[in-house]
Amino acid sequence: MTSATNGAKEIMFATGNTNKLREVVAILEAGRPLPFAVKAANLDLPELQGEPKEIAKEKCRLAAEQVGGAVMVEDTSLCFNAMGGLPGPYIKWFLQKLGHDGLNRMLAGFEDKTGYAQCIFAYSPGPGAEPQVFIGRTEGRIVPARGPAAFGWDPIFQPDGFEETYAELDKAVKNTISHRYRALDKLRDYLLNFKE
Ligand SMILES: O=c1[nH]c(=O)c2ncn([C@@H]3O[C@H](COP(=O)(O)OP(=O)(O)OP(=O)(O)O)[C@@H](O)[C@H]3O)c2[nH]1
Ligand SMILES: [Mg+2]
Repeated sequence: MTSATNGAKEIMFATGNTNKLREVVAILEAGRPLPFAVKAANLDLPELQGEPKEIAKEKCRLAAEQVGGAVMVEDTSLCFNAMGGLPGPYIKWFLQKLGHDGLNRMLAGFEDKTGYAQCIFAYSPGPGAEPQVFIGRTEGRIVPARGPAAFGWDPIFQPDGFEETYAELDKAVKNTISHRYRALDKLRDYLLNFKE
């Protein structure tokens, strides 16, 4: 076998999140092309608990079983430094229950408003294989919401080096500095260099 996909010509990106999918497609189209077609698999994957790397790996194992072939997934965390990295992988529920304002209020008692967005891609060539993980992080801080509320917590995350929040930034700019870009670019390197 000479390919990272065990001979397969396509990789399924399994996610239930259309905003993620849109960004992944844009990031892949803007950079070095992959020798595989990446196709979407709209799966409702469980929200697992634990350490982010283990969550991404387990999510990938489950997705590989469902898809029956080469698959990639990603799990995203938003981490507050004042809270030891929480909400982390549980940000989905915190955002759903508290909203942007509530997330800011969680930090009201802390001077430190810094945090980071983290994306972990996990890739498996097929069911039964050990997934490989690729981690991307963007440092920044949590701010009162600014910009369109089109994607999750984008309006309250201001990346270091920018005056704008993720939501205010041009998409093309977000996609060159984001946690997702950094992780996906590592996966792309792996897939382009893979030799068995
Ligand atoms: O403002 C944002 N900018 C981003 O770049 C971003 N990436 C993810 N998210 C949100 O953070 C939670 C992660 O949870 P998550 O990784 O389990 O995602 P999900 O359940 O939506 O999809 P998936 O697990 O089917 O792939 C979910 O609420 C996502 O909507 C983002 N919000
Ligand atoms: Mg999820």
